[in-house]
This record gives sequence, structure tokens and C-alpha cells, in this order.
Amino acid sequence: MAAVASQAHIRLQSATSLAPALEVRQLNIRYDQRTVLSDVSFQAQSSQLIGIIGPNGAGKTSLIKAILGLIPSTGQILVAGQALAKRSRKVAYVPQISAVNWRFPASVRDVVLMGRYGQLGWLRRPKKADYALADAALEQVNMQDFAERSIADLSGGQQQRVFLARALAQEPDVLLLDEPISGVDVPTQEVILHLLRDLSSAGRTLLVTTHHLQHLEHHFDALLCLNQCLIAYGPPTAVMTREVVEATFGRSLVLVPSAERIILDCNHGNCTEKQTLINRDGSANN
Ligand SMILES: Nc1ncnc2c1ncn2[C@@H]1O[C@H](COP(=O)(O)OP(=O)(O)OP(=O)(O)O)[C@@H](O)[C@H]1O
Repeated sequence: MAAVASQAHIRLQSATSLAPALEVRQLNIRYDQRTVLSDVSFQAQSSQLIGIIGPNGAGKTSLIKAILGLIPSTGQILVAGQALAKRSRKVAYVPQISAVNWRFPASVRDVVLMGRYGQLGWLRRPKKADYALADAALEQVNMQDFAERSIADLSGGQQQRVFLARALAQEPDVLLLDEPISGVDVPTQEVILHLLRDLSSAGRTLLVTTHHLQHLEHHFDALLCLNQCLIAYGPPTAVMTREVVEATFGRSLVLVPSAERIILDCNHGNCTEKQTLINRDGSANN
């Protein structure tokens, strides 16, 4: 009997190890009577760093929230081949900083320890091992010297790294990050993007929403282009075609890197539309 049970366990293990780190099947999201995302299906593998792009209102945040089970949706979400409900602790979330209100007093270490609560339950106190994991997560994002500081006293970029540490303290296999490089300066963007690459190199799967189009080719393994449905999914060089960009953003744009800025320019031969200059910090000048 024990042999049969252990064979079944081995079969389950090999089935789940072959499964993608994350699989979304025919996902539909509606708010009230309005569909905001329809029929989205894709797979993400271990060690992949995936950018989610699309215009305002495309459904990027909604996709992340649906994967986390925070909003109702239909379809299937599988984590390592199992239903999200069984593996939810293996999926961590880093919210958009602007969506978080950190006015209540909490130290950086306390915020990072919150990443352990899923494992602890609300009534159990953190143990030595939980503090060790929280401190290790702070070191990973190079914020160990700030452990005793109040989270409210940190800059946006520092807070972003603390939220990343909180997610890491959860020991996730899949990390979902909502605009982690928005609202921070260029050097901090680079620090965060390199951190994300280190995490994916260590075997994690990362899905990252971004409006910073200039980072796409250098930093992401794959892009998921959304505009109320999945327009395209694949390596940046394959995905960033004129047709896909037009279908995603509603007009044809060419990304031209220059030393100081990226020029988003209309690609129609007879179009008189003005250029949009996107600065390296992501802000736009028309
Ligand atoms: N709680 C909600 N109730 C009703 N509609 C919502 C809700 N949250 C989002 N929406 C709508 O769903 C659509 C998709 O929003 P979502 O925030 O997912 O887009 P997004 O691509 O993340 O946009 P942005 O780039 O502006 O952050 C939008 O039209 C938005 O108005």
C-alpha cells in the first residue's frame, strides 16, 4: 500500500515538474456588465521575466488581480499544474506603490514579515526562522540597513524594494509586480530591473506590468501585449512588430532608441501625427 502511495506521489511530482510555472486558460474578467478582458490564455515557464504591456485601461492590473484570485473571473489558473487555490502561497504580489497607503506606523522589518503571515496564520507569532527569512529578503534587495526605519519615511524607490522583499519573504515561485519601475528615478529603475533579472535567473517566474517601453528588449524574455484581449505573446523581437504595436496601442509606433530618449513616432507614410518623445524616466513630451 505504501509502495502504491509513493508511486502515485512520484507520478504527481513528475507531472507537476513538467507543468508550466503558471498557466492561464481562457480567462475572462467582467466588472458589473462590462467585459475588460476576454479569452486570455498563456503559459509562463520557470526563470522567465515577462513584461505585460498595453495602454491605460487595457486590463493589465485586472489580469494580475485575477491571477491572484483578488477579483472574480472565469477560466482556469494553474500554478505548477495545480489549481491556484492549492498553490496560492507560491504566488506573491508586489502592488503599485501609488496604490498603497503607508501612513500607519510600521518598521521596514515588520512590513517584510507580513510576507510570512500566509504561512503563519494571523494568530501565530513569527519565529526566529521567519525573522531570518525577512532579513534575508531585505538583504536580497539591499535594504538591510533600513530594517528599523519606518516604512513611511522611505523614498518611493526604497519602498518599492521593501515591498519586493515582503513578496520574497513569502518564498514564492511566481511573482506578479504591478508597475514596479513607475515613479522612481532612472538609476533606481535599473537597480529594480537588475534585481528582477537576478530573481528570474534563480528560477522564479516574474510577470511585470510596465509603461516603460524603452526597457522591453533589454530586460524581458517575453512580452504579453494586452488590449481587452491578448494581442500577442512572445519574445520582444518577435512581438514588437508594427501590426502588434498598432493593435495594442491603437496607432503605429516605432521605437527609436537614442542616448537621451526614445522617440515614439507614427509609422504611417502619410500621417501628420506629431512625434511623442518618451524620456528615459518614462515621462512623455509631445
Ligand atoms: N473595481 C473596478 N470596477 C469597475 N471597473 C474597473 C475596476 N477596476 C478596473 N476597472 C476598469 O477595468 C478596465 C481595466 O482596468 P485595469 O486597471 O486593469 O487597466 P490597466 O491596463 O492596468 O490600466 P493602467 O495602465 O491605467 O493602470 C478599465 O476600463 C477600468 O476602468
